[in-house]
Amino acid sequence: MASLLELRAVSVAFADRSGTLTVLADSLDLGLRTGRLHCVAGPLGSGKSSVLRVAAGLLRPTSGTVAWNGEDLAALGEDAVASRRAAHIGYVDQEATLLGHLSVLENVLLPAVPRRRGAELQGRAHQLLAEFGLAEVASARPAELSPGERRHVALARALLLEPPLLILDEPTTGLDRASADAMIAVLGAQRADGRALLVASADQALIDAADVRSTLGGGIR
Ligand SMILES: Nc1ncnc2c1ncn2[C@@H]1O[C@H](COP(=O)(O)OP(=O)(O)OP(=O)(O)O)[C@@H](O)[C@H]1O
Repeated sequence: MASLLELRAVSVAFADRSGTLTVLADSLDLGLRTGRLHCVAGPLGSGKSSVLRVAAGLLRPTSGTVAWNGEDLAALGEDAVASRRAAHIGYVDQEATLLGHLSVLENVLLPAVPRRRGAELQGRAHQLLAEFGLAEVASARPAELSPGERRHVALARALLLEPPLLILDEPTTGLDRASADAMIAVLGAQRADGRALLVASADQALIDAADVRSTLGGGIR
């Protein structure tokens, strides 16, 4: 069976205003199967977010290939990548941005809107909020929640359409240790449920919880 996600010889480089090239990832290989947690580690500014954006099909690599279920993204048009991403990937960016004028429940239901499946997915949204201990705040606005609760809401939103692959950028950043550990436990439960997870993190506890690590600038261990 093909990997859910495969990066082969992926390099990511950006040119600054003077034209000087900064290479963030150099010939990175990564294969991710169901029930595995892979952590992209590395110091501040080492390119973790960029690698995750490449894996999520949001940024084209400078060289190398990215495949989902064995399908090379370079062979697909932008619309095809977007529709496959919607079915295949739950992505949470580093800010775990929520829409402040919507309730917690409405934020979780956002992926249902373009598919007109809001009514059908209400039950799943409530179930995810209950699973994360957030049933009581379903009607609250995001600003009323703690940073840890907001991150769990963003994760619930990413899980709404039951994607096989989660891509999470620094899911414990900005959380106190107890909230960060709660998030790591939730990610472990997702892995045990058979989901594949790709995370970027500088949090040693999350790095230690991973099955495989790619350290930018330092190879794979
Ligand atoms: N679109 C872009 N154009 C030019 N340079 C960029 C672009 N995106 C990122 N960079 C550069 O790449 C560097 C690494 O960015 P990236 O966010 O991928 O690293 P990171 O390891 O996730 O950082 P952090 O730990 O701070 O979140 C940035 O400091 C920036 O200089």
